[in-house]
Amino acid sequence: MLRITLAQLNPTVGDFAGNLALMRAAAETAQRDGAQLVVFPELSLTGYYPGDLLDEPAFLAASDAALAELLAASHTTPGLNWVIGAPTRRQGPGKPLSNSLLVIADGEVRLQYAKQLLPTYNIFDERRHFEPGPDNNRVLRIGAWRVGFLICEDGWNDDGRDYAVNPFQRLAEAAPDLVVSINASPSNIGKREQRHRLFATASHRHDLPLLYVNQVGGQDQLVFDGASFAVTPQDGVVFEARRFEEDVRTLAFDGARFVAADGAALPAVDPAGLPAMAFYRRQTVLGLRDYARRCGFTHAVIGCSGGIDSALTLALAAEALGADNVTAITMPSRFSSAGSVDDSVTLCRNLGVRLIEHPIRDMVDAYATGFAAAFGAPLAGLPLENLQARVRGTVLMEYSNAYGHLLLTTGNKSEISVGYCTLYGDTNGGLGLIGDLYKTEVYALSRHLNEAAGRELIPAPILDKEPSAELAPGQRDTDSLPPYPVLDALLKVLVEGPLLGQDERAAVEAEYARLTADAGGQALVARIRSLIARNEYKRRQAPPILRLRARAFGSGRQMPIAARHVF
Ligand SMILES: Nc1ncnc2c1ncn2[C@@H]1O[C@H](COP(=O)(O)OP(=O)(O)OC[C@H]2O[C@@H]([n+]3cccc(C(=O)O)c3)[C@H](O)[C@@H]2O)[C@@H](O)[C@H]1O
Ligand SMILES: Nc1ncnc2c1ncn2[C@@H]1O[C@H](COP(=O)(O)OP(=O)(O)OP(=O)(O)O)[C@@H](O)[C@H]1O
Ligand SMILES: NC(=O)CC[C@H](N)C(=O)O
Repeated sequence: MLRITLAQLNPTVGDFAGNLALMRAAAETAQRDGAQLVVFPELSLTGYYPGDLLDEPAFLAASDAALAELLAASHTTPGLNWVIGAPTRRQGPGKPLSNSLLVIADGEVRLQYAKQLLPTYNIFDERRHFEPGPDNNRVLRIGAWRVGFLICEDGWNDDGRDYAVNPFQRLAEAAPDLVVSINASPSNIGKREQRHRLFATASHRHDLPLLYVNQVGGQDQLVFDGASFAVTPQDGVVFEARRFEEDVRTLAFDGARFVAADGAALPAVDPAGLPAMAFYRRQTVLGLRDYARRCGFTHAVIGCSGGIDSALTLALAAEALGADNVTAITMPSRFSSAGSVDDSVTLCRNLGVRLIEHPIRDMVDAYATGFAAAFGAPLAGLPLENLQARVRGTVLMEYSNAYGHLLLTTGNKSEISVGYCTLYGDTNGGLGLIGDLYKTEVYALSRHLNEAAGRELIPAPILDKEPSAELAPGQRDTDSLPPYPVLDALLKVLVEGPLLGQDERAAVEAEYARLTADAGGQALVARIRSLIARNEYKRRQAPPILRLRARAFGSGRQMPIAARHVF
């Protein structure tokens, strides 16, 4: 039997001491469990992804020092092979670094392998820092077993199509007994199932069992879901580690089957995973928790309008940080409905969150008076509407400055797409929780939270009221935008296109075709396309949002601002 410990850890980028401590603790568990192998995620020493820190000499020196410390630490676990990920230096033309996998035991590097396929698309930019590795030997004998190694993207060219470089195929030709893949695979809706499909098929095609170890945790926009797994050629995915949590688990492999460390059969893996709304909730909660923890925040503040976006943001923040650590501020203006305060009171009572009232009417009036006095014209229309949003944004930032709370912005993907938000107003904030959820999904997730709680967290009047910015008398979102079910169906195709998830693609494309069948629909699409394009400048200045879907705004969609568009 080959005993292998999967160390699904949550490293922090650049925290070498912290990451080493996590790795040492997992290695001790491996040793206690009698494992010959402990497997850590890709770039586990540095955390994924260090970005341009990889260009900084001090960072690389610290990484080298951590690697030396790790080599020394491996003496404390005699006979244990540590499979780690780290940047390593290289000579010759091209980038000076490789994204490497090292197998370390008893103070020695037993194998060093450089990642061949460097993802440089969507949110990935590895070619910016690393040079692809050669197609070299990456099989190591461990006891009676020949183990072959891959690094994350290396496995993704084995989808049955022809590629110039297919490291999985090449590894299969070396006929190891087992493939071990180290990964930093960010999560989005459908990603876990995509990994399962890809690796179960490849395992079957090459008749090779495989162990896939992923990182877990939030890193800026990205959330890694863990969900490390084992696959066999006959049975597909036979084991899955915890999702959205660290998990250090030892499995035993007998050449064909995986069993638990104590020899017991492994529990069955649910192919369906989490329903969409449960997924969004888990991913967002982990993303905020880690973002806050890593940036040194314990508290968050949110402007509470009595609308659905701020309500959902508050509910998710209360879950992630604890209700006592979240403050809501209601800021009624001349145009606010009575419900905006009353519904906010009910919401915050349901959530156990503190609500503070800070009216803005006098401040808005003072600005309007100053404007008229200085510029000789009354402040009216859109500038007055935006002023209210900006006064609110300023009050929220004052509170954040004074009390050290992280300001969470509340924009959703529908309005961020078309620029239905005020720059330096409601776009203020450090992080957006729901910026990758369409408005229709904002409602669905809110209902899901109520159902999951078994009581009303988000009050029915907030779920039922018509969306309104309440910046002008009787204003409704539908004055400026098509109804959200229509807008969202169009946006899913226009923003996400080929990256739309397999599960929803057919339905969304059918709806898109129906909506654009006549001249009116085509004119609407042209208008929406133009709004998306023209509002790139707002998105470029907006706070980062947690990525939930395959194509999220941010580094996953890099568009020029000053461009002419051909539609
Ligand atoms: N290409 C470019 N590069 C850099 N800056 C550019 C720019 N084009 C315009 N700008 C600047 O942007 C300004 C216009 O942007 P901005 O000031 O935001 O204002 P604007 O986009 O004109 O108006 C905000 C819109 O969002 C709606 N809104 C506001 C607040 C909340 C909600 C809601 O329900 O969530 C909706 C509101 O009803 C209105 O339709 C221009 O005055 C100019 O300074
Ligand atoms: N009266 C208010 N008091 C406090 N904050 C407000 C108020 N009105 C707006 N905000 C803040 O500005 C954000 C944008 O709100 P707005 O009502 O304009 O549109 P929205 O996108 O429909 O959001 P929501 O569904 O939360 O109302 C809100 O989510 C909230 O954070
Ligand atoms: N770190 C990587 O190589 C990640 C790329 C890979 N296709 C994934 O998202 O899982």
